[in-house]
Amino acid sequence: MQVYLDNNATTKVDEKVFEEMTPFFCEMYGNPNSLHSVGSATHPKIAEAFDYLYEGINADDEDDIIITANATEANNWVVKSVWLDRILDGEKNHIITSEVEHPAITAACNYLEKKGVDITYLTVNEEGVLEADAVADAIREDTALVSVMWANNETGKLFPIKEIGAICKEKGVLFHSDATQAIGKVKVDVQDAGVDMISFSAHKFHGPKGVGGLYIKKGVQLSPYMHGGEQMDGRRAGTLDVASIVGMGKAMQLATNTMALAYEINHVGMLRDKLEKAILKIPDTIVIGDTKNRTPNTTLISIKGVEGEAMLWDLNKNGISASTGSACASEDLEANPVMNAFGSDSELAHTGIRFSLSRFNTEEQIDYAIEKIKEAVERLRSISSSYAYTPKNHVSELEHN
Ligand SMILES: Cc1ncc(COP(=O)(O)O)c(CNc2co[nH]c2=O)c1O
Repeated sequence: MQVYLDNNATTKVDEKVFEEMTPFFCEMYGNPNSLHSVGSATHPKIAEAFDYLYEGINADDEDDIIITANATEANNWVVKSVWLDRILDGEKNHIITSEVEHPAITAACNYLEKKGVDITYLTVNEEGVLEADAVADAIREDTALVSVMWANNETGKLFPIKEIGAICKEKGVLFHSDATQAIGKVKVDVQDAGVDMISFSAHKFHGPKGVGGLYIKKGVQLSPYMHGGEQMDGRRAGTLDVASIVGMGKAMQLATNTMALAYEINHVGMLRDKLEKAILKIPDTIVIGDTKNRTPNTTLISIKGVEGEAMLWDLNKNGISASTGSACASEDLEANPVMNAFGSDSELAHTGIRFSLSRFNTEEQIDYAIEKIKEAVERLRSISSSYAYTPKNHVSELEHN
């Protein structure tokens, strides 16, 4: 049985999305910027896609949604154009972010540090969340940008975006949120949250890889990251990938409508909780961060005495796809900032396993995964030189319910 539990890495394209995309490869292949009818024939479905995108994040008609290749491009665009516009050409020299952002933010900020920009990487609390007060305390006269993710990709923890939005508005500081792991899992309402910009990627919500977007609130000035043609009113040059844009729009509509979000919480959330509860019945296991205020599909669990990569290999042999909570840099694992942020000791950092579900997972799949996880833990602990086996913590004696 194939059980895909790595949806925070990428998701399957929904069949309905694929159907919407197919005409734009061999039939309606025109360039939307061409004046002839082959090009203009693409316009109605592009317009519909943008309607879906605006509706999906509750953007105002006056706001902009600019198509990018992915969230990585959108994040780099924000950080580097703020540098160009407000630091090199302005009086600012400070950016605030968190220590648990995706590398698309932290690496871009590290790059700017080398250029002399002062970056504050706020730490998370023991629940794995940034406190809004910490942002308020960090803001200075020369702060050009606050960038804090909406949901963390490893733990699923949701950050206090609305509170941070109010603080940034009051202090007159630009506020960006990387919403890549939030869209399609929780309600993302840019007007309610008071964000100036958000980044997103279609392949995180059952759309195609290679297309994403940057939402820019009306009036926010941000120099283009990609210069060239007049696409996107000159805000992002490059011939539009019509099929992908149409696919992303349809995926947004399918993932963010009221029924879909309710299903995420009631079905996907139930399956995640069932999986998590079953694993926590195994001795010496803990959830990294805490279980409140999370996206409904994600759990990051440390299984003591079981190396994350070895666990993945065991699960993969049984058709189960998951990922570790640690970035594997070379043959010896390096704990990633999320694990470090929880003050996790190196052993904990090496034992994180992330399971991220989707609307396509079934209860039968979760029951199968639970059985295989228990077997893998039993096997790997029995050959572990570091795990002290005792009769009381033998997994096989546990009841599975
Ligand atoms: C919060 C967040 N921001 C940005 C990105 C980058 O998205 P891309 O540009 O479409 O690649 C990711 C991808 N996160 C992951 C990719 O693989 N495992 C992950 O957790 C992410 O989780």
